Amino acid sequence: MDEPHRVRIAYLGPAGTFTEEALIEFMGTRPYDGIPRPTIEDVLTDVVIGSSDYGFVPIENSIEGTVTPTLDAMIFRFRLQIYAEYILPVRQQLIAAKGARLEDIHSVYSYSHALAQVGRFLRDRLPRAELHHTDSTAEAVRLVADAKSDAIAAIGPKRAAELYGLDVLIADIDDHAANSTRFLLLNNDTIPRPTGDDKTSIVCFQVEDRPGSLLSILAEIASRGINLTKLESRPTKTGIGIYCFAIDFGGHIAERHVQEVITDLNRYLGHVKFLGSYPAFVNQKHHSEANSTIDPLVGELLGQIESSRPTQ
Ligand SMILES: O=C(O)C(=O)C[C@]1(C(=O)O)C=C[C@@H](O)C=C1
Repeated sequence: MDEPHRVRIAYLGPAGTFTEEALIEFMGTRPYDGIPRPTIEDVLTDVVIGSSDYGFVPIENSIEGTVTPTLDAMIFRFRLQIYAEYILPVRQQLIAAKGARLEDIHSVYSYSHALAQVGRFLRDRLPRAELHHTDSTAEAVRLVADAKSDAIAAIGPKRAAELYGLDVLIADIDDHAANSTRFLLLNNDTIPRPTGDDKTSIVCFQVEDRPGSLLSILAEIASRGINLTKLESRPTKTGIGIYCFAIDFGGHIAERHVQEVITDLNRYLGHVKFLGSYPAFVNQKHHSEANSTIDPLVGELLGQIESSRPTQ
């Protein structure tokens, strides 16, 4: 008899990353196969080619801001839908071989976002250490474990120290205690049903650089009483001063006012790329397994947006 299909979720690995920790918490008792991938790009590619059903990646941190490899990949290189979001409190640890001493550490490895979250700690306590970037925190911990040297350390999660047989030399070294990271679960084309407490993410590309264009975008949203939750401008990589705007706001694409705002932004201000409608984090625990593929009305709207996309 055929095995029932277990949902496959690619995540930023290797085992032991904050991303894996967030995924484990997010999935709770729901069964799944977690597939560790070495980079964010690899996670997203896995979803596009169908070797995973979903991808789970970091998108923003409360100290360091947007994880730009994720945002830029979603804006410029992939056509994926956000299916859910999850927020994990993050606690960074200085991790080294058992018995290593702080005064002997001359090199520290970690993911750039993690190094930035402990910048003050590094300046105060390890001012002469060389900093090295890895593709994730757990990759740094694994590298330190393989090196078997007392002179190198990694910054990363406690769970990674345990997994790779290392010690936490100094615990909770984050520059700000309220450190947390937001993660996204992405898939190819399924939009979860509205829950009544949802968010929608879009990217607005300006057709031309007009004075007040950002103001007009905000006015379209505010005039409908929609709550803006995030706004980020990203260079389009086509010339100095040419930006697009990644926008998150309250509401679901199945709701009339959200459809109207997207249609109007697309018609009057520039091309809109739809990134997804999904339950807001607070609602996560009540999120039902039930989902729908795109309902016909929404499908039509997305089709219109798609056909108005400027060719590149
Ligand atoms: O390297 C990891 O452990 C990750 O999961 C990546 C990541 C990030 O991209 O911000 C996730 C959470 C922390 O903010 C630090 C690193």
